[in-house]
Order: sequence, then C-alpha cells, then structure tokens
Amino acid sequence: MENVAAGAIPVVALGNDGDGLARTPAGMMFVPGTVPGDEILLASQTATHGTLGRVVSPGPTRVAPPCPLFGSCGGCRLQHMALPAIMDWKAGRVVEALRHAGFDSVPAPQTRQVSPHGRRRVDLAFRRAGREIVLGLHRRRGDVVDMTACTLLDPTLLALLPPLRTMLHSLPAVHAGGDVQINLLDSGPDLLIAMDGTPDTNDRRILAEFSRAHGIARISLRARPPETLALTGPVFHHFDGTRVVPPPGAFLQPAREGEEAIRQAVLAGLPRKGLKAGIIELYAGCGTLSFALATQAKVHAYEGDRPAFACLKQASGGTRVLPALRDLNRQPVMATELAKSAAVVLDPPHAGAGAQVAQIVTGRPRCVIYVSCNPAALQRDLTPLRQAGYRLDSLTVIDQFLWSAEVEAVCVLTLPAARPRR
Ligand SMILES: C[S@@+](CC[C@H](N)C(=O)[O-])C[C@H]1O[C@@H](n2cnc3c(N)ncnc32)[C@H](O)[C@@H]1O
Repeated sequence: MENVAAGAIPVVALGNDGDGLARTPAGMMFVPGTVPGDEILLASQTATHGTLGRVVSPGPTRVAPPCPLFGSCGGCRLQHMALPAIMDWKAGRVVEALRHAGFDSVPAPQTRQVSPHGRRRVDLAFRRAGREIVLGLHRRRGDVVDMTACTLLDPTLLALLPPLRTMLHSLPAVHAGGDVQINLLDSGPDLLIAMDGTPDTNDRRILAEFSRAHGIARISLRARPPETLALTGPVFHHFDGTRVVPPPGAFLQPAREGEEAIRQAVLAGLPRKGLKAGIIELYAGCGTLSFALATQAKVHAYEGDRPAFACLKQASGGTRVLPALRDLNRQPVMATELAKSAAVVLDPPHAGAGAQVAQIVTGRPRCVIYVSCNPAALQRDLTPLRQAGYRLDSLTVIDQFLWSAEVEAVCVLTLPAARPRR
C-alpha cells in the first residue's frame, strides 16, 4: 500500500495570483488548484511550480467546484475554494498591502462579495473549428474553451452565447476568428467585435438581423475609432438616475452589486462638513461615481479617455458634474487645486495613480478616497500619503470578480487637523 503520509506535501498559503504555495523538500512551490491545509501529491514539478497529482487530505476551505468547466476554462482560478474563505483571503491581501504602506492600525475591513451570475462585462474570444464556432475564455496559457456553462455570467449574457455562435459562424468576415467584448447596459447587450476579415454589406445585414432578434441596440467593430456595424435602437445606461450613452467597449464595473458597494463606500467616506468647496474626482470614466458624488456637491471630474470623457460631458448638462479631459500621468491636477477641495476621490487604472500621487501629497486635501483594483498599486500610492500624515479611517474590500484573484478596495483617508499652537 502507498505510504501517503510520507509523500504528502502540505499547502501552507495562497500566492497573490490564487495558486497554493506548497512546502516541498525542494523548497516552496506554487501549485494551482490547491488551498491552504491541503495535503497533496504532485504529478510533476519545475523549480518553482508543481502540477497537482491528487489531494490526499483536503484543506478546510476546499469545496467541489460549482462550474463543470472549471479546470479547463481559464475564467476562474479558485472554484475549489469556498467563497467566504476567498473573501477573507482577498481582504487579508488588502490589509497586508496597507500595512506595508505604513498603516500600523488598519481598521477592520467591511467586506462585500457579489452574487454569482452577476457579471455584466465580458471579453470572449472566438475561433472557427470545422463547422463550429468555439466561443469563450482562453484556458490558462492555452486555446479558447467553449463557454457552454458559466457560474459568473449574467443569465442574459449566457443566453446570448448560443445564437451569437450561430451568427458568427454565418458571418463571411470571420475567417479564423476574433473576439467580442460584451457590456450589459440598461439598453441591453452592447457588442464590440474584432474579426480577421473586413465586414461588407452582407455582414452588416446579418449583424442587424441578429441585433433585432436579440434586443441588441448596437454592434461595433473594434477599430480606431470603433465603427458602428449595426444600430437598431438607443444605447443608454444610468448612473444614479442620470442617463449616459457609453461608448463601445466602455469601462463598466464588472457587476452591478460591486458598483453599488463601491458607490456606497465612497459616499459614506465623504466629509460631513465643507462640501461646498466641491469634490475633485480623478479617473472618472463615464461617470460611475460622478453622478452619485454630485448628489452631495459640485464635482470636478477628470478623465483621460476621450470617448469616456465625451460620454460624461454629454450627460453632465444640468448636473453638478463638471467634466475635464486630461491625461493625469502627463498633466496631473495640481496641488494648489487639490488643496481647495473638500475631498479628492480617485479610481485609477491597474497601474495606479503615478504622477498624480505627488500632487495629492503636496496639496494635502483633508479627505482622500482611493478606489483600488490592485493591492500592489494601492501600497505604492498610499505609502507617501501615510508618510505625509494621512490616517486610514475606513476600509471596504469588495469581491466582484468571483473566484479570481482580483480584488477592489475603497480606502478613506483623512489628514488629522493640525493642533492649534498655544
Ligand atoms: C478603473 S477605471 C475607473 C472609471 C470609473 N471611476 C468607474 O468606476 O467606472 C479607470 C479610469 O481611468 C482612466 N484613465 C486611465 N489612465 C488615465 C490617465 N493617464 N489619465 C486620466 N484618466 C486615465 C480610464 O480611462 C478609466 O476610465
């Protein structure tokens, strides 16, 4: 009989990308598909990575993956781990990043995890495979896996996939394949397609028929700028009651519940007094937070992407949102301007806020609300704020990319008032 205990390797932690960290005789090793507490046998190994052979004894958070495609589809990394444990792990990563940024006492995080089947934004690849179209996500470091099931996707989008496959198959401009980004807006699914052929009038007719049949207001071709291929109705979405017309492929928070959690945490973090001085919002996108903030004060909303800015500008008429087009890496909002505001709200891209951080540190606005999608960038950006004397008042950690290693956080920072001199 196999001496299981002698050969079994313990998994002791999770790495930042969600792979288990196993303690092997050869050293620590990443092993995808494992959770802390697992005792495992490896099928193969390199110097840094192992392949799971089998689980000898499961860790306390191990569960049966809910999706039948888990393991082949590259969309989820952590379906073998219980959702509450994933939430704790994500919150722990943010807390650790904040400690490394110098915050000794991090407030207990409020946590919010969205429900399954809430994902409203997805980027899928498609390939011709004989008489079929394979449509789905790439397997890890591999080809496209047909998305025949999904525990993430909104049911409206999941139901769209079979007719979308059929339509793409009939499209003459699709030779080998392409990809399609789908945003579920209030007006219905909005599609931005890239394909390897040039669509002609026949392709456009097919796309228009498909749009009409499936309640799709707009299909665009990914180009610079995107080209409308079919427009069968008005395209619209609402942020806090304001109607916006997002451009093709617009940035949207991936889940409605996640967006709402971010919005609530940001609003709750605003100072109670002094809002007449106005709010400066950096990286405003199409206005996800801008119109909510405008219920409290005048908002100077900066955005660097021209189509997103145009969307915000068009929607802002008659509101307290004052949009400005600005590349904040090249031309950050200056310290003197930031200093006059009641609060600075920033929601930078994955790389973080770059040159803008130094201006915040110099301007010393009393309240800074930082919305993060990357703990490493959060740590980098908040280190100089901590050194400048900012205090971390509250922390909300949001899991809106279920079963992945992605995590969002809202940090509310304030500068304690200087003590009056005697
Ligand atoms: C994480 S998104 C947040 C958008 C918006 N707050 C939302 O929740 O929908 C980051 C935004 O920053 C914008 N952005 C990226 N780099 C920028 C830059 N250098 N200057 C200004 N805006 C930038 C992107 O276009 C995008 O709209």
